[in-house]
Amino acid sequence: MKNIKTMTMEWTGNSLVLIDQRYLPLEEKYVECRNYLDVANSIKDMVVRGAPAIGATAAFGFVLGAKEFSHLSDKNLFLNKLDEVKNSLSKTRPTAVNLFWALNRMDKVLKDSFQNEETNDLVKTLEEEALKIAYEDIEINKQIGKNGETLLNDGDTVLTHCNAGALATVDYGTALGVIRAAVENGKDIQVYADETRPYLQGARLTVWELVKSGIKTTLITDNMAGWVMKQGKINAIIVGADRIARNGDVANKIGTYSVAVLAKRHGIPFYVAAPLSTIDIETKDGEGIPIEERNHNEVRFCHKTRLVPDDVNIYNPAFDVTPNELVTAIITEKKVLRSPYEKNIMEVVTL
Ligand SMILES: CSC[C@H]1O[C@H](OP(=O)(O)O)[C@H](O)[C@@H]1O
Repeated sequence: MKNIKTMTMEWTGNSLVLIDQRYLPLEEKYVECRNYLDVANSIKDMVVRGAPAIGATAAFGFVLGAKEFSHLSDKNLFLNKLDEVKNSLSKTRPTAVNLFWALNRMDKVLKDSFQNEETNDLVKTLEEEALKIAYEDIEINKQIGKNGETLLNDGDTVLTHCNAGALATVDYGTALGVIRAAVENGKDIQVYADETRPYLQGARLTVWELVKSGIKTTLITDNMAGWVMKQGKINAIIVGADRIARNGDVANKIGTYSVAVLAKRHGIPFYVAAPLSTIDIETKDGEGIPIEERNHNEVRFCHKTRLVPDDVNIYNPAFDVTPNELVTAIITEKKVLRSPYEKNIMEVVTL
């Protein structure tokens, strides 16, 4: 399978080049990850972010680890080293289940191939698997787009929160993929993008992506979402997800829950677009989803401007959980899921 290059990442065969999303939209800078620790740091520091993008990135990080230790003649030592690699990568961020899904998939390929392949061949097999994960993600996102665009009407205005676009995936996006697919299908769609404090994925990434795609976009601050809904400006809401529990509770960027409550209040459909790899059937409901808390300075400063002194207390949960009763539908690559979610989720994951 040939090396991959998209807006989000490029696999060169010996390194993973990531667009450094911390500097967008003002600067397009890149980080070249030459080993698995570079990859782990890039995920942890949000050089790359977004559940599917994190998963694919971790898969390539696993390959870089395999390359780094492929000189070991003792295959069991090689296996132990790759356990360490998997462990390091899995500690980077706790909420997006795609990270663990991708690492478990790479680990399974390693264990399934271990007895029959020499180390160098194992590295090639793992590289092929990481490339499969990346190429599959793009096709999955396009299928999510096709399934979801049927929910949007010509002339609709859609509100989105955070960034669930090409930059949050290998390419095309999930929530923004639905919007792209509707536009590609000839529908006139415009978008209201929440800025999404504190990391500003909406203002910095979603607006940048949609403007580049020629999609009419209006940036609003998070506290304006309710008012634009009250004014009747919004026909639908579409967001991504980091982890969906077996009962359909959805963990997504902080502020998503508030948007879902407001959507309910105003009778606006609230859609979640996500691949099946974001569904975690091992987690019964939203109570079981680990919520990442990030560095307080992400709140203390707003793009280098200090908002409060160091002695002011700060709370910085990076995600929240939207209960399934506020979710109109979950758009996956297999089908659009509606309540009762547990029954429909268990059916679709076993298809
Ligand atoms: C397509 S998943 C995107 C999902 O990931 C974002 O979180 P983060 O930027 O912290 O990785 C956000 O929750 C998006 O909805």
